[in-house]
Amino acid sequence: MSFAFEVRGGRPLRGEIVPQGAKNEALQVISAVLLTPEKVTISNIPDILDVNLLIALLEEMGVKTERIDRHTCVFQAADIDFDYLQSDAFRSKSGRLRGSVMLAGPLLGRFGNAFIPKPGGDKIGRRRLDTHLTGFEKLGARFSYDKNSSFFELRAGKGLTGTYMLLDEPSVTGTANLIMAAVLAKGTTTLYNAACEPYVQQLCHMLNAMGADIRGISSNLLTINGVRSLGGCSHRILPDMIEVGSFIGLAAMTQGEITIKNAGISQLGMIPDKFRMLGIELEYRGDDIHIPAQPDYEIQQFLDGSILTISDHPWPGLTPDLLSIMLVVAVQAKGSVLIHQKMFESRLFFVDKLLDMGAQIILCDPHRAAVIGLNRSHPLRGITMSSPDIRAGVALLIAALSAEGESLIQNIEQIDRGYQYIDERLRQLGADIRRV
Ligand SMILES: CC(=O)N[C@H]1[C@@H](OP(=O)(O)OP(=O)(O)OC[C@H]2O[C@@H](n3ccc(=O)[nH]c3=O)[C@H](O)[C@@H]2O)O[C@H](CO)[C@@H](O)[C@@H]1O
Ligand SMILES: C=C(OP(=O)(O)O)C(=O)O
Repeated sequence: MSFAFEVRGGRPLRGEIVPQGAKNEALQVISAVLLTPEKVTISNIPDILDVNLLIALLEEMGVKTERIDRHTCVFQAADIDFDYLQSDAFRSKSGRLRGSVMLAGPLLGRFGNAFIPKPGGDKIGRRRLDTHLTGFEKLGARFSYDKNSSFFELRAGKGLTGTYMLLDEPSVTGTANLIMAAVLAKGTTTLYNAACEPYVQQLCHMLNAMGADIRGISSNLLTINGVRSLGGCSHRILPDMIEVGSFIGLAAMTQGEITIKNAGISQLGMIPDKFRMLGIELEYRGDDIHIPAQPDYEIQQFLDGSILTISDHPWPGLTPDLLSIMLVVAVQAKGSVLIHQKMFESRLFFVDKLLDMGAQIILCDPHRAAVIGLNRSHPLRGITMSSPDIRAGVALLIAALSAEGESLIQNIEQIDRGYQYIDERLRQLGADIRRV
């Protein structure tokens, strides 16, 4: 098992790269296989730690899986072992990823009973489950929490019944969980203030292909008419928009020239425009994005001449998962930008490492960092650092690849959670990176 990346930076990266299937969509649609005893085939599954852990959890709870190839799998959830769902093994494995929380909605919807151990995922601030649990309650479930085992148990009693729900926030995994619980409920569920990321849209399309009746897909008002049962289907996962954004940042920061193949441009929302506001040129070639070599790039200002702010917002706003990448790209730009991470409280602390590398950043508070671009006046210096979370990890990796000298990035399990064979793929672009 490897724990660190050794990187010698300063080489412009060049060539073509294909984004993996989307991690956050994979976690939703793979959980949804629990809704039917029939076979569900899912393709373009990313071969990453979080997704492989979720598949292992399903197998251990009794779901039959057949790998057709590295990225395609047939799932069949004919029988579920409910004893396993209360075991230490389930608790400890679930605790390694955030996505495991989405096993609850389909189990509750189909079997009337579910268990949620404290989920894992990035340690980037408080990550509450209120939207999930309050929503399940509104559908008629009761929950109890056992402090000793840290398990929530959910019971549907006489089954779930559709209702109107105004979610307290458009939680991505919360919306997915409630949709999966509601598709088999009696009557109609209306979800207002629902999340509508492409991940959620894809889940809804897959469920409709299985026989569900979900309307309003891609909006924040979903109407779900419950059906008696769902059948099998085939589903293909979209390209990972966070990988696409990461590769745009990688090209700009290393002054490279990269073509991102089959980027799924129509599903990227405002991501490309936000990179353009940082001064990065992007060319669309069919569904590919070409980032030409740029010796420098200049951050735009707002129309009134004031300093640009880039902040996150629920979809169709900018995803919070790309702010760390945008922050690192701004380090070598001409001009200044305020990065405002509204959703998470502890996601910007990694800027300390960028400061050690020679960046000019002021961390105003846990949510806001002002980046004063170096405009290539000097390169960053390679250092030893640890990856605090998945996106900060990749942001630091991009910084290291652009830096002068050698960097050691520790705790790369964080990066492996969400980026498939990243060292191998970066080497194909000319990077000097080794797992040690
Ligand atoms: C497995 C998975 O899919 N993970 C994604 C999912 O996590 P996850 O579904 O856990 O995130 P949520 O959408 O529930 O919310 C994330 C955080 O943002 C806060 N919040 C949310 C909505 C809002 O309008 N205002 C607000 O402040 C929440 O209180 C919470 O602290 O969505 C996040 C937000 O896009 C992404 O970063 C994660 O990559
Ligand atoms: C925060 C993320 O992941 P998770 O929700 O799985 O921790 C992410 O993908 O950026």
